[in-house]
Amino acid sequence: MGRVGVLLLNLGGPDKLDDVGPFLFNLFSDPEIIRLPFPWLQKPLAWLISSRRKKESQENYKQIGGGSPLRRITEAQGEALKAQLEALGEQAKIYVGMRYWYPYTEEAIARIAQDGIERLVILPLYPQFSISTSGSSFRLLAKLWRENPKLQPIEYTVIPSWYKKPGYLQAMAELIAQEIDQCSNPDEAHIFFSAHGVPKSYVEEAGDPYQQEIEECTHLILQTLNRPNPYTLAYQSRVGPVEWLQPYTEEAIPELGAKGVKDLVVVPISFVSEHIETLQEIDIEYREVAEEAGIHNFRRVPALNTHPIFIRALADLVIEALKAPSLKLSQVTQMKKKVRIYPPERWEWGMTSSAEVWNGRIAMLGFLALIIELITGRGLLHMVGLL
Ligand SMILES: C=CC1=C(C)c2cc3[nH]c(cc4nc(cc5[nH]c(cc1n2)c(C)c5CCC(=O)O)C(CCC(=O)O)=C4C)c(C)c3C=C
Ligand SMILES: [Fe+2]
Repeated sequence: MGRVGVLLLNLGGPDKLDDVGPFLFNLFSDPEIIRLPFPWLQKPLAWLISSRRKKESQENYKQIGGGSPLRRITEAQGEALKAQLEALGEQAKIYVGMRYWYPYTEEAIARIAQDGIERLVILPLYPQFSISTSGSSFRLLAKLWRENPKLQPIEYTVIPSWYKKPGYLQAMAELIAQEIDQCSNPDEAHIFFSAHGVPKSYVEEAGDPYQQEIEECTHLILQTLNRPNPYTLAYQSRVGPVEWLQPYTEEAIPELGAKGVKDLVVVPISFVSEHIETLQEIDIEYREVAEEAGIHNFRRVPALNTHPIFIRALADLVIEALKAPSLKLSQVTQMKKKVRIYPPERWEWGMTSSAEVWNGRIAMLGFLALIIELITGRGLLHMVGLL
């Protein structure tokens, strides 16, 4: 077998406070994160949102030591994976490709080409697929492949999602069991799965399989755990005014408090490393929400990071992918997205999503006309000679 590489895909995070603004700009510039009907609006809007959000976001990063630990943890996962593959008789070079910060996916791909990698396994560090995470990275990779003839000889295969992998489920169950066993009544502790949210329209209009994969993943973890505890699944980290997947974590916790729950074991489920949303949002913000709701025993299950059973599961995924027929980027997009047209192109009367989209488009055109008038001092009607 030729030279083997594994590309670990992840989101990336600001290494220091000064990185927060440009990191947010990169994130909001992604059409898979903010879905707009007009591509030319993407960058101005990304600039506007990132500038407005920067301060609050910096405050959050300050509370976790001034930057995201994501790069350090992902690199440690890569080293552990390399050692585990070696122990199983597979020599591979590991590359980390982040979507919105260093080391960028583009840098990783340049090194893969330079190193003469012949067989590549593309492994997103998101257990479940979402258009906004793995989907966005796959779309970028497909573009890099189209644009760079040097990449054509590389025989690659993609692992779209892997939340069913027994080693992953076992490692999650083990970490949950450790936390519930520290409660005074272990069988009564309430297990609270908190998944990263996405806008509802991703699932209902764009056909994102994320919600279905999260729900199935939760059931598989509970099956593996095999305990009688009550549980809840809720969604965290909502951004912006539109509706996201429900129930929202910040509303579900007080409801459980009102029902008399005293021991809450929170399980972050969409991500395998500690990051701002575990260390700040859950550990600080949701802990406070729980405290106010009378839940005094609030425990958070640690992220998998370099848990040995989890790393072994990743190594098994890589070895299996090398043996199986290859899966191409274009096949994954087709496989994962139910075919739905979003935004709907045909006008429909009434309170429909089509009407919402078209109203939004008209409002944006009005907004553009206002900006032109502010810059030039002349309105559109003056310009076309009607006034
Ligand atoms: C605005 C839309 C967003 C969608 C959709 C979204 C989906 C999504 N994100 C993750 C994982 C992470 N997101 C992280 C940060 C982050 N994400 C958004 C927005 C959306 N995410 C913002 C604005 C931010 C920055 C947070 C802030 O400080 O304001 C991170 C953190 C990286 C780090 O710095 O540690 C992760 C991880 C998933 C899994 C997901 C959908 C499934
Ligand atoms: Fe996010």
